[in-house]
Order: sequence, then structure tokens, then C-alpha cells
Amino acid sequence: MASVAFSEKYFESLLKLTPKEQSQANKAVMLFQQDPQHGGLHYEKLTAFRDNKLRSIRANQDVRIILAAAEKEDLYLMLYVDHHEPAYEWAAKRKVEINPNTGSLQVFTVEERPLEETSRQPAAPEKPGLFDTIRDRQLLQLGVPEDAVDLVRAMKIEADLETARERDQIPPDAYEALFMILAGASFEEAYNEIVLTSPDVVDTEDFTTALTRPESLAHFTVADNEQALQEVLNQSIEKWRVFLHPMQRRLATGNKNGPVRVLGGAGTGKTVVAMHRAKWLAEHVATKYSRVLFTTFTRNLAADIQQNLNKICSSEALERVEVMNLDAWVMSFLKKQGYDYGLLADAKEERRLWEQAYSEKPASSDLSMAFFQEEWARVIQPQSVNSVDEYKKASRIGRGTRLNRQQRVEIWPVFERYRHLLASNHLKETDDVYRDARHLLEGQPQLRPSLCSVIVDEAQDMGAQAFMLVRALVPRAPNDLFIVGDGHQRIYGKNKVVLGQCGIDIRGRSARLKVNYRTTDETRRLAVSILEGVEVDDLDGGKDTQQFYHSLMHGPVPEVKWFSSLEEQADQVLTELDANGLSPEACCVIARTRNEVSALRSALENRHQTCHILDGRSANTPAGSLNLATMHRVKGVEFDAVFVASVNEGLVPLNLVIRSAADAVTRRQRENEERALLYVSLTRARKLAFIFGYGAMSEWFEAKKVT
Ligand SMILES: Nc1ncnc2c1ncn2[C@@H]1O[C@H](COP(=O)(O)OP(=O)(O)OP(=O)(O)O)[C@@H](O)[C@H]1O
Repeated sequence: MASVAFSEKYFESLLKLTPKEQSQANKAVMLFQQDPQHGGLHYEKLTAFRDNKLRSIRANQDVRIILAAAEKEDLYLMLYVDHHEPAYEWAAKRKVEINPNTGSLQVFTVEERPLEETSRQPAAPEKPGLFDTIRDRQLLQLGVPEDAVDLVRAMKIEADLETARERDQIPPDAYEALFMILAGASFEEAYNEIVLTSPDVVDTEDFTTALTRPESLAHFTVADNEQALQEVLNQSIEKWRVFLHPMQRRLATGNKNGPVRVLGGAGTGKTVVAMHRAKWLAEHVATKYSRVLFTTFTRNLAADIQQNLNKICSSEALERVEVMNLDAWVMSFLKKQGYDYGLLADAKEERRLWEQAYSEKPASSDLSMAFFQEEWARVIQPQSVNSVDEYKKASRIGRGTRLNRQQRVEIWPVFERYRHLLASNHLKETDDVYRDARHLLEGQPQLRPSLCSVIVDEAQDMGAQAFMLVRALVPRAPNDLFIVGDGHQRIYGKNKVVLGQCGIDIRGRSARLKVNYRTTDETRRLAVSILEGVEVDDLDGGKDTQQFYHSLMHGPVPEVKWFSSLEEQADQVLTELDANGLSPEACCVIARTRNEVSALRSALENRHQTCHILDGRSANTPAGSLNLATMHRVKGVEFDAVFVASVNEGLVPLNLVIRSAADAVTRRQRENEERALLYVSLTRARKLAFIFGYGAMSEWFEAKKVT
């Protein structure tokens, strides 16, 4: 039986056909796998074309499947499917080759069409080439096909590289390397990033081996038996399930000699990597008695992840993975040990307790209640400070208000009182709960759950106590921890965590994902610009950057529009939905506060638009209803279009939050978090993003507005 592989492009083209044609194409491929020479398929060599490996078969009278044949290996690569003429047109200039330097299987176009006119404007002849500093030999090492070297040499402006990618003249791996060079990387940096496993010798005729390389598997999937073929064809191909970026694949598979940390801007596929890692661990490391715990920040995110894992894991693998938000997991664990506390989750209750505790403040002190709350969250809880003596010694690095030892002694009773109030109300904060669970495990190791591995998603919003608990949950061993996060998206006022200080040593095992698969580059740029100048950490005491972070999709630059009233803003939301043919259930209106979300809801409902508020519990949005959510709630999810609404002065950044900061340092931290909220909101958009406001505009957008 023949082996069949499919390119990503094949599925893209398949999905453009009618359901009937798709099913005919599937049948043809299945028949082909049984018998490539079957008369009904009209297996035909496309001799006059650029690549003599190309063949076609018939799906019906008109629809043709274009494939490349490695006949000696009885291996066939399905590349494209379309109606007769466009299918042959597509095939005429394509080449399918194993790159002799990188070993990756590449499909690209060879054509003599010049690059855009822009490069040939009067001044162009003297313009230096984009890649003049890179030698031909280096271009080849980076995976540029020999046929494309002249084209690369002719590139004069950035748009030339984009044009070449859009026309498939440069294969994706070579494009990425060239993109990095343009963005300032040295040859060595680009090479190390793109050519993950440089083969010693490449056999350019050995397609079977080429298809095992991560670079090839980013764009091809193999079905080497009938069952595999059925599976590939039956599932609607969601790309993330099959076509992993080489870096994603490298991270998701194989034994790791200890904790791994994965960073990456919004939409770079961190959660996808974490899910594939869970799958790999479930298949290779876990047993029924030693499972994988996949934790994330909220119940909604855990539910989404479970749903997606169901799509990629067998039922045996699923039994070996437990998905839960960390709070829920720890509470359930503690309850089983007879723990008799509830979690303090109600902001009003919290405020009430603080107001009582604040009354212990010495009359001589003019510190605000906000100061005490911040001090508690950023100094006392992360360091498990339990007594005045410990407080005297506690590190207060990063705090804006200085306190000498005497002052610490004087204000300590406020914290003691707050702790007492929590206890007398049978309440604990999450940090307490994490700590209690860890102490329990340290004192009674036999209680340790049987886990071989813990995966942590959205790590930027987990604090030190959470990570110390995670460390205690699983013994130090290969594959023990896999941590995924993005400091740019820290929105819950947690201290920056330093994994090394929580006993988690990631040295030599960390990576950053750079390709945004969700958002258009135009939206991504705007989102990144909001965080300009904000220093972002890498979860381990170092700095993170957005260098080389890019998106391959393009669309309109998000519009920043201003209105005179909330009602006018609501009108415009409806106008844009209509004008862009958007389904309301695939879109979301996002505002900073719950009150503003409610006001928007009323305005939209008054205009006969049904709305669906995304809150703590997720339920599917009914068809025709428009999603509405706060900025906090949209973390980790995505929509075709987002309307970041009511970006008004006072709301963005939220005045209340900024004004109540006890000192300048805290104010800056809060302002950065407000920026992160906008970054998160904007990067939820798959196709379109809008920034709307009314009344006085947020100072952050004054310069960008369109009237
Ligand atoms: N290899 C891939 N091929 C195609 N699509 C992908 C790939 N990896 C991820 N995606 C898609 O990109 C989008 C973002 O992925 P994911 O949610 O994993 O990113 P993330 O880095 O966790 O995002 P965020 O931090 O913004 O929540 C999803 O729609 C996902 O299906």
C-alpha cells in the first residue's frame, strides 16, 4: 500500500471546494492509496512542468489533485486540489525539493516575475540589497533554495520579502530566517533558531527521511496506512492539531532533562505547545497511576483546554491527563485532607476585612489602606511572612514607600489583624491555600499525588507560592515541569515570579515562540506599541523582549474611532458587524469594567442586538448573539473580530486603579498592567480589531484617532 502525505496547502485548497467535491477528492485519495494505478484515477505525469515529480489524479470530471511522486519509495505527497485549470496553473511553476542544506521538504514557486515596482523606482538601482551582508553560501545554509538566491539578491525593501512569501517563491523556513536577519539577527542567530537539527548529510532523494524532520512536519502530515488516512481525512483539519512549528514540535516532544519554560507573545501557540506536550507525556511517560496535571489560571481556560485535548488525544491518553485550574485542584486536594476553609474570592468581602484591619493602624502613620493591601500582596504573602520578626527582615525590593524597622514593627498589627479576621471567617487567600498544601505535602510526603509531570499555562499570573507548590507536587525528574507564559500579559497584580527562587531550575531548557498564528500583523503591531517602554520579565528574573515576534497574516490597520456618546458607539459596532459580514457570535465587545459592559449591553439590546455576556462560567454563545466581556475575562480566548470599546479617559487606564496606588512605583506597576490589559484585548482578534471610545479619549490613543 502506498504511503501518502498531505501538505498544509492541500487542506487549505480542499476546504475551498464544495462538500461534494471534497468528499470526491477524499475518495480519490483513499482509492489511490490502495492502488495508485487504478484506471479511474487517471494518474498522469505532468511532463511540461517545472518539476518532473509532479503528477495529477482525478477527483471527478473536473477536479484535479496535484501530487508529487517519490515512486521509488512508494510515497506520494498530496499538494493541491482544485478545478482543472487553476490546479494545473498552480502546478506549472511549483517545485518540491528536499533542501540539500537543511534537509527540510520545501514547496515553492519558481517564476521570473519581477518583484514589486517599488523596488524599481528611479533610485532603486543604487539601493543596496536587503541581504547584502549575507553571503550566498549563508543564504543556502539558511534554507534558501538555490533557485531563489537571485530573487533574494534582488530584494531591496522589506515588502519584497513579503511579496516573495505571498507568492510562495520563498519557502516558510527560509522566509523566517530572512525575516530574522531583517529584524536585526546575525546569521548565526538566525541559523540557530531556524535550523534546529542540521543533518550531517542530506539525501535529496530520500523523501521518507525528509518527512521525519520537524521542519517538514510543520507543513506536511503523513498517513502511512489506511487507518491513518481515514483519520486525517475525517477530521476537519484544524492546523494546530497537525502542523506544528518546528520549535513547537521540538518543545512538545522528547524527553526533557528537567523543567522547561516557554515564552512567547500573544497568539504564538503557547497553549497549543502545552497541549501537545501533555499528549506526548501521556503517550510516553505517564501511566494510569502516575498522571500529568495540566493547570491553568481559570476554570474557563481549563474547560477550553480539556475540549481541545479531547480532539488530539486517544481515550487512553486522556485518562492520563488531568486538566484543572490550580485553585480548584488545590482546594479539592485539601478538602480531601479535611481542610475546613473557603477561598476568599469576593472583592467586597475582602474590602470589608481590610477596613476592619486598617483600624489597627497606629495614629502616627499616614499610610493608606491601599498601601497595606499592596504590601500584603507583594511582600508578606509571596515571602510567607508570619511574624513581626520575619517582617523586619523581609525583602521589600521594588516597593515604592520606604519603611525602617521601627515603622515595620508599628504597622505589623494591621497585617496580624487581617490574618486573624481571615481565620475567624474560615477564609484563606489563594497564596495561603497554596502554602498550606505545600506544607502538608512536605510534612507527609505519602500524600503527594501520583504525578509524573505538571504543565502550567498562563504562568505569568501565578505567584511564587503557586510555583513553590507546583515544585512540591512532582518529584525532581526528567519531564517534571513544563511552564508556559508571557510577562506581557500579566494582568492580575501578581509579583513577577522568579522560577529559580521557587526551586525551579530552567537553565538551558527555555525557548521563545515568535510566530503569531492568531492576529494580523497590523493588529499585533498596534498591540505591541501599547507596551512600548514597559519592561517585561521572563519569569526568571531576566528581561523578555518582543524581538522577532511577527505574524504572517495581514489585514487592515485597526481603526481608532471616536464618538460623542455610548449610543453612537453601539451603532458603529453594529454597522461594522454588518459591513464586514461578521457573525456576532464570533465577535466580542470588550470593555474595561463590568459597569461599562452592562451599559454597552443595554445600548446594543436597545438596538435589537441580542448579547451574551462572558462571565465566570462559560457557556456556548447562541447563534446571532454578540459576546461582551471585560478585558480580564478575554484572556486566553479569541474571536474573529474584537471591539475594544469605551476606551475613554478615566476608563483606560482605569482612573480608580491608578489613583488608589499608594506610591509612584505602585502607580507605574498598575499603569503597566492597564497597558497589558489592552494588549491582551487587542490580541484576541483573528481578523479585525476596532478601538472605539466616546466623550474624552484615552490619552494613550489621542494621537491615533480617526475622526
Ligand atoms: N502550529 C500552528 N499552526 C496553526 N495554528 C496554530 C499553530 N499554533 C497555534 N495556532 C493557533 O494560533 C492561535 C493561538 O494559539 P494559542 O492560544 O496556543 O497561543 P498562545 O500563545 O497561548 O496565546 P495567548 O498567550 O495570546 O493566549 C490559536 O488559534 C491556535 O489554534
